Amino acid sequence: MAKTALHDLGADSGEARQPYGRIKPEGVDTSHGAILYLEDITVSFDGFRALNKLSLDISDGELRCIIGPNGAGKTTMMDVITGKTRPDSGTAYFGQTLDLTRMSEVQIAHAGIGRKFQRPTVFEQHTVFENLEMAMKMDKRVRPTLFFRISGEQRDRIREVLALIRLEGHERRLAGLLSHGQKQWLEIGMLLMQEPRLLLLDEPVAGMSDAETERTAELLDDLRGKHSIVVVEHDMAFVNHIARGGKVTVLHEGSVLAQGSMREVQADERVIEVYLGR
Ligand SMILES: Nc1ncnc2c1ncn2[C@@H]1O[C@H](COP(=O)(O)OP(=O)(O)OP(=O)(O)O)[C@@H](O)[C@H]1O
Repeated sequence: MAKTALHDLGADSGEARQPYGRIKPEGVDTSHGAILYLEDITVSFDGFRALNKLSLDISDGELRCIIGPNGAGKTTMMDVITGKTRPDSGTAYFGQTLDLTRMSEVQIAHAGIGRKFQRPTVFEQHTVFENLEMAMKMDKRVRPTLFFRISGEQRDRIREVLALIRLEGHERRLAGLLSHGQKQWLEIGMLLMQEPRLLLLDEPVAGMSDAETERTAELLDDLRGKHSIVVVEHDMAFVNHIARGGKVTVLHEGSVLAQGSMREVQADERVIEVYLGR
């Protein structure tokens, strides 16, 4: 019986708890330091180049912010990484060996790339706990034959993720009754249940209150280094906060216009002209 009742959450399974963020090494070869390589990616829609020879790589464990004006190609880039859109030309690799342009969306998700869309898509008629449980059950790597041992681990993981996404104490609430920000966190939690190596977050703080935005920055800080994370966001204060001196990439007209620390890109004349100075 798939028993992960709420009261079990408080129970100590007695099993040795692994620290959150354990990396599953199998599958993705990051021996050269990068988890994602995009090279010369072009995507055209009716002759219009949404991506124009886009080249970008993300280091394993990096948190990279991607900014750029409307229509710069940010969503199209995410679509290429997740297999939703096939590029006309160019290469896209997950680690050294996994050619994303030859994999289906499902294969890419199973290989360890999780994407959160701008609008939360939680199961509103189910509780917070059930949402996390369902997300875990969709993880094909969990072997049902080891059920009882897995059950203890599952409880631990749900407990860890509930704490991470700031929803401890809300596990019995229907997801539909959560605030917009809480739904966003729950969706991030659902992705985390599958332990993705690379998390893609599309405008995670859009529509959030200031307090929720701040808590989302804290959440990303907690995830920093445990997953590679790509954040597409328009909220510059938020980007400035989470980039923390790390690399920010500015997209414009389908390619990289500038890349560097937030301070560097904000001082870049081309960036000021096309975007920040508007
Ligand atoms: N399916 C499509 N058919 C035609 N044009 C498209 C399609 N998808 C995107 N485009 C165009 O490609 C360009 C890049 O769009 P994209 O959504 O990737 O930009 P974006 O940087 O994510 O913008 P925003 O910040 O507004 O979300 C835009 O001009 C858009 O109109």
